Parts: sequence; structure tokens; C-alpha cells
Amino acid sequence: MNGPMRVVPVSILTGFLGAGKTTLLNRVLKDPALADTAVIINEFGDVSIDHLLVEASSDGVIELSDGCLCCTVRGELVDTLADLMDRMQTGRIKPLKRVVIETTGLADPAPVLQSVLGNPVIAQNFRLDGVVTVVDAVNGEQTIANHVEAMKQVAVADRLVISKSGLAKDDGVGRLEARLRDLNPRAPIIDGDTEEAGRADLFACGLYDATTKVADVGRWLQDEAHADGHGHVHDHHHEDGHGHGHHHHHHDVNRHGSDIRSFSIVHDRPIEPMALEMFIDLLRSAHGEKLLRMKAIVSVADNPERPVVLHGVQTVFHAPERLAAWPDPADRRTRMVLITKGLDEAFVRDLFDAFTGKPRVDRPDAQALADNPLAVPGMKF
Ligand SMILES: Nc1nc2c(ncn2[C@@H]2O[C@H](COP(=O)(O)OP(=O)(O)OP(=O)(O)O)[C@@H](O)[C@H]2O)c(=O)[nH]1
Repeated sequence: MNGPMRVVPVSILTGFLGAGKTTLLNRVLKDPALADTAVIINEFGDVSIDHLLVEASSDGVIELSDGCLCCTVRGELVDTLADLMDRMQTGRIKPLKRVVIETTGLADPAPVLQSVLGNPVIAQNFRLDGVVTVVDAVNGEQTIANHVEAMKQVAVADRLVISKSGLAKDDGVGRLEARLRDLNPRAPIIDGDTEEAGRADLFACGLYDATTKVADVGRWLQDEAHADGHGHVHDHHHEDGHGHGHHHHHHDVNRHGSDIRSFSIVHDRPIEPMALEMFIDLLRSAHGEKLLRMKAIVSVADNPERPVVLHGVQTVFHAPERLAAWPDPADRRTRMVLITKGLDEAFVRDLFDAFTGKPRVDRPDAQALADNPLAVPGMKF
């Protein structure tokens, strides 16, 4: 050990699926004041895309394996923080000024906070500095009403950032602000489009203090601390007996509702633009409510050298983005991660196969699907 270490502030960046966490993080990370920040990201889905999209130097981003931070990989978070400490103390990495943890959109923040606040080893070296919660101006109100995790994410926040205000309907932002105020009277509400939201001090909130939040927050944290009956949170990510890298969705799914599923589609040939457009249109128009999140990096046949990144958040599909090149040139497969609520995986796979021309006797072909009156035009690549 090289003498006493500084206690490193930890910021938690949370917000529901697709709210705009990674977008905000990418902006804030450009602030030179955030040099020497480690970013820990966590993705819900067995094919990860997020690490390809976070624009920090690759060694600054640590990806926790498949599973959700608030349940299956919570132990992994504790291990990761302990490992960072060890590497700093032995001089293998420069002293960190800050750690930012981006949670999955489905994360219940209470157990994540408790991992940092309640673990004695972690608490010696890290302090929880603050929780920044991103709320999407288009879907936010509805999402808070429908998902208890989203409501808790707002209630525990030190700062609330409203994203996508430019896409909201006339009085949408005002109504959302009023709802946020009810749930969290003290946290400043910041418009994500402002310069303020993109500065490093967004994350510098001061020591986390649950007593300044609505009364429920203290109770949630206490409930988590006592969850195992021993007053502290155990590392339970090995409980399925499979060890690292083999976490199973059923833990997460149990916690988040039995009809929430995450699955991925991997395809190794470029996809015709029209086929992709029709697949997305049909999925969105007919099943958008059940599609909590879709994230994809797609090889499109018109220019397979430059993949397209797609983001769907409930019924909203954001404008596709063409990357200049593949983030990892060795892997040029199309990868889609979907998080659905009450939408059958087999159905979505069949739809995808139909549009990408994988023949099967008992399935309608792409033309028949495209003739579906529910399909709406619009997604152009
Ligand atoms: N117009 C607009 N689009 C935004 C804004 N913030 C995010 N987006 C878009 O919303 C989509 C989802 O953004 P992400 O930053 O990936 O959201 P996330 O919260 O990290 O998503 P998950 O990790 O899946 O929960 C992307 O297409 C973004 O470009 C915003 O303030 N305005």
C-alpha cells in the first residue's frame, strides 16, 4: 500500500430505459474536469452494445456482465469497486478522481445505493456523492406511473435532468416537472439541453444524504440493508451456482415483473434498408407499448462499412445514426437488444426472420407483413 488513499466520490447515473443516460454521460465526459474518472456501465441483456456507444477511452469504461445492477450483478459492483481500489493502491492505475456508475434503466436504485453506502469495505474507500436521474420529457410521466423503479429513481435523486424536452408536447414538460416536484421536492430540475447539464459539476452533489429525500427513500434503503436479515447486503450473484458470466435472466425478471423479458437478435448478413424499415415500423406501430427498449447496431446493405445505431424507447424511435465505422472492426454483426413487457420473443424473432428473408414454411412472407394496415411509413436509413 502506498500510504493513505483519498476517498473517491461515486456518482450514480440512473433513469428509466432509454431516458438518455448514455447520451448525457457522453456529453459530461467531454468536460476535462472529468479526466481520471472510471465509468462503470451495466446493461440488461446478453449482447452488450452500450460499451460500444460510451465515448470514453476504452480502459476508462468497465462493463459489468449481463444482468441488472440492482439484483444479479450487485456483488459484481462491489467486487469492481474493490478491484479499482486495489489497482490504485498498488499503483497500477492513476488515482481516480471519481467513479460514475450508469445503472440499467430497470434498476431499482435502493439496492445499488446500499451497495456503496452499506458495505463497510467499500465505504472506507468510496463515498456516495450523489445520484443524477435522467427523465425523458416524452415518456417520463407515463413511465413513472407504470414502473415503480422509475418512480424510485426520481425520489432518490440529488439532481433531476429532463431530457428530450424539444420532443415533448406543449405542456408536457410543465406537467412532468410538477410530478417530479411531488416525488422529490428538493432536487434541482435541470433542462438536459442546457450547458449546465453537460458540465462535470453535474455529478458533484456533495455527500449523499437520504434524510433530505422524501421519507420513503430512507425506508427503501433500510429495507435493502435488512434484506438478508444481517444488516448488510450480501454478494448474491453466485447464487445460481454458475459463477461469473453466467447470470440468468430469471433473477432479474423476478424482481422486475414476470412479463418483462430481455433478449437479443444477432444476424450476420447486411440487412436491406427497406426490410429494416418495415421491421421497425411494424414493431413500433403494432407493439410499441410493449417494447420498453430496443437498442441496435445494424449492418445495412447500402453501406455495410458504416453501421447504423437505432434506439427505440416505447413507441418513440429516435433518428437512426450512421457511425463512421464499426466500433470493433472484428465484429460486424447486427446486434439488437430488446426489452419487452408482455411481448413474445418468438413472435419478434419470426418477424425479424420474415423481413430478413430467412425462409420458413409456416410463416407469412415479408410482403404479406408489409401489407399489414398497421404498418406506418417513416423510418428512413
Ligand atoms: N432529441 C433528443 N434525443 C435524446 C436526448 N437524450 C437522449 N436522446 C436519444 O434517446 C435515445 C436513447 O438515449 P440513451 O442515452 O441511449 O438512453 P439510456 O438511458 O442510456 O438507455 P438505456 O441504457 O437503454 O436505459 C438515443 O437515440 C438518444 O439519441 C435528448 O435530450 N433529446
